[in-house]
Amino acid sequence: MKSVEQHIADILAVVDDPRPVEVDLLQAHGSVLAETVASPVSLPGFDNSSMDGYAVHAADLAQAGPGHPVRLPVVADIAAGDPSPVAIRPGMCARIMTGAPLPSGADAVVPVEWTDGDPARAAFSRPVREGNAIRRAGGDIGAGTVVLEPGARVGAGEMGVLAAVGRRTVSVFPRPRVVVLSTGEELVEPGRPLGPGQIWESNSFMLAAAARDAGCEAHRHGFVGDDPARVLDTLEGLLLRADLVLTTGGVSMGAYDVVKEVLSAQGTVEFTQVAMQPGKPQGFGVIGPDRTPIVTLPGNPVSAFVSFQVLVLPVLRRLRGLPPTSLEGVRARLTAPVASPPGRRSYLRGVLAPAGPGREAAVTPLTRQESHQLTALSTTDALIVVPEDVEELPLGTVVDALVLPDPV
Ligand SMILES: Nc1nc2c(c(=O)[nH]1)N[C@H]1C(S)=C(S)[C@@H](COP(=O)(O)OP(=O)(O)OC[C@H]3O[C@@H](n4cnc5c(N)ncnc54)[C@H](O)[C@@H]3O)O[C@H]1N2
Ligand code: MOO
Repeated sequence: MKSVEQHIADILAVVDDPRPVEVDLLQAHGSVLAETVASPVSLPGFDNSSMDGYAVHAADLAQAGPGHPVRLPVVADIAAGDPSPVAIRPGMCARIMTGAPLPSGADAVVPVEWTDGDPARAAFSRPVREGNAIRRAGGDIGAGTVVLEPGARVGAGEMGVLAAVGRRTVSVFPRPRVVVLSTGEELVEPGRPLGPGQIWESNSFMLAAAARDAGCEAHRHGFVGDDPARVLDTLEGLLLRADLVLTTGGVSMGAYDVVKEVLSAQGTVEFTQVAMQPGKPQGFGVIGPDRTPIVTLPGNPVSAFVSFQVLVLPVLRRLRGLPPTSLEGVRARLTAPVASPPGRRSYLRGVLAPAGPGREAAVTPLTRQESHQLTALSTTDALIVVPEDVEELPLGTVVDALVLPDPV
C-alpha cells in the first residue's frame, strides 16, 4: 500500500500553481493576495482633529479655570472634507469637526464638552495640553510603507486596509472552484422519501461545506447513479466550472464501482490503495481537455471526510496560492485506549482539550469509529494519528492529534 505522504505528493504533482488575477476590490474577499501592497500616501494624509471642538493655541488657555474662563473669538468653522483652512493666529480659535484638517497655527483641539459651545465667542474653563485631540499625518503609516504581503488572506480587515490606501483593484489568487459529485445507485436527495435499500445522500453536502470552509468556491453537483455513460457525461459537463473535481464512491472492489471503471479507461486517473484508515481506496489524476485535477474519494462518509482533511486540503492550499501544508498537529495525551489495523495509519475522530496553565493537552477518542458512523463528525475537532506499525495504544499515551481547521 502507498504511504499517505507519497499519495499527497503524487496528487500535488498534477496540480499546477494558480495564476494571479487582477480583480475589483470587493471581489477579492476570501482570496489570497498575490502582490505586495504599499500605501502610496501617508495615513492620515494631513494633521486633523480627533474630536468635535475648537482648534486653539494651547498657550492661550494656560490661565483658564472654572471661575475665570478664557473667551476666544471663533474665526472659522472647519468641517471634515474642507480644503486646507486658513491659519489661526494667537488669541483666536476655530470651530472644528472630527476628521477636519487642522488649521495652521493651532497646536491643540479642545473638545466641545469642555467649552460653552458658543459658535461666535467660545468660553474655555480649563487649560489644554499641546497636541490634544490631534491626529498627526502619517500617525497610522508613512507613505511607501508595505501594508500587506503576498499570501495574506483578504478578510474584512485586509479589505479595509486595501480601500484605505486607495486600491480599486488588486492582484489575487482567486478562490478555487471545487465541484463535488457523488455516485451511487442507492442515493436519494435529502427531503425526498426513501425506498427500500436507499439512503439520503450526504457526502456532496459535507464536502462542498468542507471546501467552502477551506476558502474555496464550492459547487455541489449532487449525485449520479452507477451508469458508466451517465457518470462520464456528468463529469465532462461539470469541467467548465471546475478548478478541481471531487467525487465520492465507486472506487473500491465492487462490481459496480463506476468511478474506477470509467476513469481507469481514460488513462489519466490512477487508482490505488493508501495505507490509511479510513480512506484506503483512492484515485487521482486529470480529466478533460484542460487536464482538470480530479480526486476520487471513497464513498463511506467518514472515509470521504477524513480523506478530504488529510489528502485534499494540501491541494486546496496550493490552488489558493498557499504552501500545500497538511493539518497542524499537537501532542496530546489519550484519555482512553485506541486500536488500529496493522499496516495502516489510523485517523481516529477525537475531541481535543488544549493545554492550559498547569494542564497538558488531552484528546478523547469518540466511540463509533467505523467508516459509516458519521454522526461523530459533528462533535470531532481533531484526528488522532495512530502510526502504521502500531495496533493499539493504551490510555495515557501521548499522540499526535491533527486539529481540524476553523473556516477560513
Ligand atoms: N471487497 C472489498 N470491499 C471493500 C473494500 C475492499 O478493500 N475490498 N474497501 C472498503 C473500504 S475501506 C471503503 S472506504 C469502501 C469504499 O467504497 P466505494 O468508494 O466504492 O464507495 P461505495 O461502495 O459507493 O459506498 C461505500 C458506502 O458509502 C455509502 N455512500 C456512498 N456514497 C455516499 C454518499 N454520497 N452519501 C452517503 N453515503 C454514501 C454507500 O451507501 C456505502 O455504504 O469500500 C469498502 N469495500
Ligand atoms: O478505508 Mo475505508 O475508507 O475504511 O472505510
